[in-house]
Amino acid sequence: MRVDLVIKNIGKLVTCKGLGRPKVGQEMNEVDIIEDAYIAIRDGKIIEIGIKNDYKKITNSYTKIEDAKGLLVTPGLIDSHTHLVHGGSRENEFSKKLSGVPYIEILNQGGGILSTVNSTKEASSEDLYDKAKKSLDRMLEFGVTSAEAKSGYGLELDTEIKQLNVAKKLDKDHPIDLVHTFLGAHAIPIKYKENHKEYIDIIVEQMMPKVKELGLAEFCDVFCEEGVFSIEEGEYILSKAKEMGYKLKIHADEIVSLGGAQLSAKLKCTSSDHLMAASEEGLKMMAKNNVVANILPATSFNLNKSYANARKMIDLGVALSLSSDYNPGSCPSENLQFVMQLGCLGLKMTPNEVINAVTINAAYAIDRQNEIGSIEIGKKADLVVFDAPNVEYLMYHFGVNHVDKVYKEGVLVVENKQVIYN
Ligand SMILES: O=C(O)CC1=NCN=C1
Ligand SMILES: [Zn+2]
Repeated sequence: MRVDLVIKNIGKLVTCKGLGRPKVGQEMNEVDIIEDAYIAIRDGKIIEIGIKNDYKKITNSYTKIEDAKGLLVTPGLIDSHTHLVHGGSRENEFSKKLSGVPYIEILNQGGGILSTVNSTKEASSEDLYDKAKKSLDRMLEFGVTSAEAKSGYGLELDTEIKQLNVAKKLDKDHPIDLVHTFLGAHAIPIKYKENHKEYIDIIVEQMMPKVKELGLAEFCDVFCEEGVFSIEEGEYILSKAKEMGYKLKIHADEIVSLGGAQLSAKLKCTSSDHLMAASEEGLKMMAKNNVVANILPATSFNLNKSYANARKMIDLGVALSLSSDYNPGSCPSENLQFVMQLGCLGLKMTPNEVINAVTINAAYAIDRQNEIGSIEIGKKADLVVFDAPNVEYLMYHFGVNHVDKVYKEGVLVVENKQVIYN
């Protein structure tokens, strides 16, 4: 049996071994640690996990041996909620935000998402590509090997397609694997302010079928929020999306408890995201319907809002994942390690729960649990070598990048904290 690469001398190998479903409750605290371990890799996949020098039984002179120097190794991190492709930035709204002007008020003044829509429309595909590639390089340097990327800054067909095409090209060109989401229902364009139905019909009758026909998005998402799309509007759009074969996500109960959590359970969404204001009834329904609660603590931090009640969700048996929500308004940061640190410091999760939430459970949030999210035979050799002795250290020592090396399908893509792919 040919072995291409062995990564040996792993001090602590955190496998995050899956259970065939998202981890819930006590399971979220189990990460499966193997000491003094090695991983054997062929054709970018994990073919053996063992201890000490047992790899010598399966390797030969063609096998590359790399030394993990006794450090910590985890599965590649997964950022399961990003607004990756967008034009411009919104630091001009920063002082308004600091002075307490609510996010929704800035949006209603024609700023917020709508100002990014203008910048995205004006930007060329090349500019969008270059800007998003820089963000992907940053994510890779933080240990992210797979991510989700939403559209939603066009709010009309051509620009929504422009965004999705840019994401598709990045998916091909960049080491990070992307999962694509159509978010045409991200905001109401000003001209439809008094006539939501006209815009919703354009989304459902024109955009969704075209995006599906072009194979540009696997998921459909809606921003259900007071002043944006109502629960009834969200249900209509997502039900039509389901009929067309889209998998479903929802921005739910971020600011107001509208009932987005209940809707996500009713429609069996793959994930329900934000949930800072989710009701207990909604969370219980999500647990019953295996909807992953995708929590975005860096957005709470940036908006100076209360954190989602992660402890209650875990107690209620809801599967949790964590992600960045990277976007130019409510979360202008690609730093998933900071999200992990806020998972402990803000959401009061344990370090082990956090690691599961950005690996195996995040894989379920993007329906990639069969390929990534844990270090198991047959899965992609997406691995992070952290310059840390254990999982606790990653959360305890905050505000720095702990990555030593990143491997994407067995290929070294980050070394000395720098991307080195060609
Ligand atoms: O503000 C943005 O650009 C992204 C966002 N959509 C819903 N919440 C945040
Ligand atoms: Zn978002």
